[in-house]
Amino acid sequence: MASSAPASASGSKVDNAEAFQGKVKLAVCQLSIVAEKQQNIDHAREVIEKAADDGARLIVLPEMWNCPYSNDSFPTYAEDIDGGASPSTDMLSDTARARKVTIIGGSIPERSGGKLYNTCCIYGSDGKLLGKHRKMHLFDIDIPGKITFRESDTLSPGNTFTVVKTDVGCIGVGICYDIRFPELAMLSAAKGAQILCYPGAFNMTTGPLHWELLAKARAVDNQLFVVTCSPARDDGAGYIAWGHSTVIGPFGKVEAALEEKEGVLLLDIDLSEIETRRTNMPLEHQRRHDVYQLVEITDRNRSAL
Ligand SMILES: NC(=O)CCC(=O)C(=O)O
Repeated sequence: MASSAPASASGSKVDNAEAFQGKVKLAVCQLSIVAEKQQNIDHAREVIEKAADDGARLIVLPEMWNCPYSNDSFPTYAEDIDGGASPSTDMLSDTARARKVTIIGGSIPERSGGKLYNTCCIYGSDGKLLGKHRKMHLFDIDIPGKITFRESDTLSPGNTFTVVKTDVGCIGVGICYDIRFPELAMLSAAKGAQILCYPGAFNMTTGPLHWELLAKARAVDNQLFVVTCSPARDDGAGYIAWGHSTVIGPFGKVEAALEEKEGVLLLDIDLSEIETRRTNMPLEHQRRHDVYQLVEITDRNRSAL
């Protein structure tokens, strides 16, 4: 954040003047993950197809859905998405096109330019890649006796915001630990996001206290929908995910939530509620831009810092 450069969030706003405003049937897929990659891909395809058959138009997958969540796995399961060597994202694209659904493709380990990223691909209902979010804030924590994890041992961070216009609304993406940083959510909202999707895999220490709290906070701060999507819990895994995939509305209401087991949340969300809440409580117009500002640092304004 800096206060001297212009507020470039609005400068790079997604043109969402005609963004979809009605009801969207959403499927949040809390998948069980196994060690066999192809089995994860086949299973995800089946779950997506079933959700589409049940009427879902927007389908969300969890963080690292093609591999166990571990620094040992990331390099071996990584795929070259841009290089066209990615069976996991090929499946997402093919299924999005075949079933005419928008897919927020959770995340997989991505190999690119000699580095690894934790990457979410977003596919439109024609199967085209609409955007790619590389986790911006890596999960490096040390809570002695509870949990220590350092994603930065294997992964590199992304540096760009991801807000894409789809035929079911304007969608911003963050991955798991990204949800702890309100700046990402606020800048995504400023760019026009109506739904913030966070594929994530919180743990058994922070999950019970923070997972729903953070999702509610990002929703209420920004008066939009927040979707979190976790892998199902596997008590035998090296890293035990909290589960509890959740959808929060723009007034902080829990629209739907799972517990720890595999399952799919299938629900309608009404994007017109965003406008209602923002009219009732016009936070955006009440911000004190004369006293503070939130600024995206880009190659263009970096030199002004
Ligand atoms: N995969 C992650 O980023 C985990 C984040 C997490 O558990 C947290 O507490 O934050």
